[in-house]
Amino acid sequence: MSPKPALVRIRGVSRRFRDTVALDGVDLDIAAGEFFALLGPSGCGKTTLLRVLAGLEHPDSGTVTLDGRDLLSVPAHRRPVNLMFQSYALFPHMSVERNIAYGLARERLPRAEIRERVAAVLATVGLGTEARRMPHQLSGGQRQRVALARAIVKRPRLLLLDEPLSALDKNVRAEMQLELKRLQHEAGITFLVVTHDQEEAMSLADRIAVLDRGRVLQVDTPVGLYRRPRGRFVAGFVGSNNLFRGRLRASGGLEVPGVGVLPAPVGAEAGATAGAAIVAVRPEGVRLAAADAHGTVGAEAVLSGTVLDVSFHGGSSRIAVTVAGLETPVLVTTSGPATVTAGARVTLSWDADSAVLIETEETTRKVGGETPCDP
Ligand SMILES: Nc1ncnc2c1ncn2[C@@H]1O[C@H](COP(=O)(O)OP(=O)(O)OP(=O)(O)O)[C@@H](O)[C@H]1O
Repeated sequence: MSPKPALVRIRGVSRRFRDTVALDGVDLDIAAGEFFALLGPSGCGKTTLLRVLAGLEHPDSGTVTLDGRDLLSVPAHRRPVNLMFQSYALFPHMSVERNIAYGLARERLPRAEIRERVAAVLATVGLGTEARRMPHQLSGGQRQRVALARAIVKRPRLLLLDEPLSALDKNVRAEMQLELKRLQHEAGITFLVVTHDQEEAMSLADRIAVLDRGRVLQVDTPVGLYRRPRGRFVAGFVGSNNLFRGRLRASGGLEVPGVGVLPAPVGAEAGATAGAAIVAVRPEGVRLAAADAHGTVGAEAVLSGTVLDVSFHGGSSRIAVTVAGLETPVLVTTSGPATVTAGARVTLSWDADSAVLIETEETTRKVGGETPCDP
């Protein structure tokens, strides 16, 4: 599953709260030194899994080992695991250094060692000159660093971070993402971060597990998840995607009723019986051109439509195009400002290489008739 030997091995972990299945047979391997993210919508079970690892929750079934030893029978306070909560409350009446030293003092470590470790970790998080400040004298980003320092100073084998950056505004957040990666690397601690923000997971993690309704749908690198999403849910949750439903033709292409034949990945031709399938195309894989004066479409055009909306995002623009016969607009990303405005007639095209086969009738059957939400 992972290239390195697993530090944490989770097998068949389930947890139910009355009618709610929070975790449903979760299997995961997390390698030593890895920055691993759990990504999924609200309520998919991310926090419950962290709480199981931290010892704050006991699963109904399943096993968890750390370094090959059973973790579930170890009481929370004896686990080499630290959990940094969503709201990283600091002690308001204690200085930065006392906040950080608190956990070590409770372990009754010698004073000199505490001083040394606190000073080292303050330098690591870049707060050397703020050691004597009180929490209310710090910015949100600095408070976040103190919370991280407090978690790292105890040198856990595994640091669990529950939505660690959610309290920060956008700019500080981007800065702290870089900081978190650097810290993880420097401290050499395995990080398991929980987030519902796919961009954050993609920019932080070495590998990501996508969860939905208590189940792990896919584990992969950020690029792997983006390029080879398995199933509709991951395709729609990790980045934007245009999903086209139709039937694969024996001669190639996806026949979408009322729309026509769209490029499908090479090798995805239907076998003896043409199969229902979903093909995904990323917005950046779609080319857009203005239709000519007569509104006729060019030879390479796959679809023609009308621009519904244009939004500018600095380095790129997002254009939504309504196409007759399709329920949802096709999204197109272009670099820089868009050259078209709402109401313009445009043509869309893409290569078979940009199309990914997400699901066939066969795979739909394999998941036992499960019907993940349409993105
Ligand atoms: N102590 C509890 N009692 C009852 N239901 C619970 C309890 N803890 C969690 N749940 C339910 O279990 C499911 C999973 O919750 P969990 O907090 O793990 O989700 P999450 O993915 O972390 O969500 P969020 O991103 O909103 O924090 C939810 O439906 C939640 O309501």
